[in-house]
Amino acid sequence: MSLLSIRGLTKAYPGVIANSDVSFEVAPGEVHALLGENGAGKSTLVKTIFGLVRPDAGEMTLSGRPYAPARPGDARAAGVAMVFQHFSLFEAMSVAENIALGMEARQAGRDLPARIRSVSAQYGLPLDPDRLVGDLSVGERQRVEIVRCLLQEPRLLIMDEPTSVLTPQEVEVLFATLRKLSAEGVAILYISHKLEEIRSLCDRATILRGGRVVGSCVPAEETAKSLAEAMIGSALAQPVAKSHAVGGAVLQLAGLSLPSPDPFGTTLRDVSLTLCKGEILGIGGVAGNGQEELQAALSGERAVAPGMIVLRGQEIGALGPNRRRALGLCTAPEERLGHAAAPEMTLTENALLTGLTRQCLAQGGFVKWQATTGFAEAVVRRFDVRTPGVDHAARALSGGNLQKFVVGREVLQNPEVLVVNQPTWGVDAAAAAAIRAALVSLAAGGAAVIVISQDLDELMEISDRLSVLAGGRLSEPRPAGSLGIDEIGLMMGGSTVRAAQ
Ligand SMILES: Nc1ncnc2c1ncn2[C@@H]1O[C@H](COP(=O)(O)OP(=O)(O)OP(=O)(O)O)[C@@H](O)[C@H]1O
Repeated sequence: MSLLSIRGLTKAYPGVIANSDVSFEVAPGEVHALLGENGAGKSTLVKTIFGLVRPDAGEMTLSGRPYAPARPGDARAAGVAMVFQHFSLFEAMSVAENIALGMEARQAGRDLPARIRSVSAQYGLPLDPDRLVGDLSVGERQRVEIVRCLLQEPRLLIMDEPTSVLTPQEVEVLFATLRKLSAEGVAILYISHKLEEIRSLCDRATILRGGRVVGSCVPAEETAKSLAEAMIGSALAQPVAKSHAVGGAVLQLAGLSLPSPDPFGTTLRDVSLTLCKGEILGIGGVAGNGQEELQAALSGERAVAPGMIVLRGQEIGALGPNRRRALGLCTAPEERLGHAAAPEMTLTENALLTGLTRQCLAQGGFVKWQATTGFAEAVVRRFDVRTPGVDHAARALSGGNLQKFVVGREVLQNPEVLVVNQPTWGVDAAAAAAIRAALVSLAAGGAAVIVISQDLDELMEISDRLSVLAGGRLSEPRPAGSLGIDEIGLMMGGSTVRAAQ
């Protein structure tokens, strides 16, 4: 008998049908993937299962009983747990305190630290309940979320893109845990755009396109290419070759050091590099090792001491973001909702936020709305952003579609230097290939590009040179072709930086 059965689930938002007559089954112990392009309706579906979204039509059963959670508390009580892409942890509190917060008072109890220890040992997820969350790595924080779920002894565990924040070694540990859970009969509903991982982990996959179920398959019997093609419904574009024509120096960082204002942030330590016209420099590393701080120093959100950042011979360390943009340095930060884009503003207004200067979107103190709308529409067209229109709010876009918008908005401004942080995070295979192709063609046109990413395959594919941030230090960039993925994985854990010193 199936554990979860979904029949005819439908959910519409203004202008979009996010889920249309969706039906599928998940058996106990099955690792079931949800596959689909950005905006295909995966998140809406799992949010419905977790009680965060109320469907317009359709029904669900759990172990044969009608199941219609009105809130996550109902889902949890029925044995459904979910690990989100974004963690909801308080840094200044301990692991045990954080876990207790999400529980009913009667469940928490005094023996909670002991239970955390035992569950984490049982499932191979080492975790000290007394440590402050602020001192944990991103991978360890995810463990807190997973252990929090496991303490509820779920029958169904939902995971939304769990591996995007992990090193290859941490992915292996996570998969071992998930396989153990599945062997014990726990069903896992798994969303990811990483098709090779789905092939190795998942027993079955349901494929969504435009909110509808368009097929199901056994991933191990498919190739990553055939899975991607089933998602998009057509043949995949050929990957692009990277450019090698590298010109003179355009951006120089010299001894860039910057204490973090956040007690749990990372201090940048003596970061130096020379970036040349036409090259893509990939910066790998586990999240929380200085990526956001480096992005803030480069974008101008944080000023740095004189001499630390020089653009085409000009000292720019004290300039703010708009003045740096005017000089040709554009950036797209990692956090798309709230940092790269204002959630409540329309796409047109968001296009204005960073396009104002370089696209000349104002005159005499007045916004040129027609030109601004035209710019937003150009981004939507060129980057295939799926939205009913540019007058829709940024928050109404699916994660991947908003990501395409925030990267496209910078690429179309023809920057001389572009710094992007996690440019294809949560973006489906076809759209990720399109974003990478756009970055490569920008570099081929003479721009210098810095790509900060945790996706090693991506960095290997598009970078001319590669370095790694660990503990706020940047390793010496090396030609991308000279490094193996295992070596970079170890560097991400901090080992190369030490080796390089
Ligand atoms: N709160 C909302 N308001 C309006 N539209 C929404 C809302 N949430 C989702 N949508 C729309 O529903 C559709 C499905 O979105 P959903 O987030 O479920 O897709 P997804 O498959 O999870 O995409 P991604 O891989 O990009 O995360 C999209 O077109 C999206 O714009």
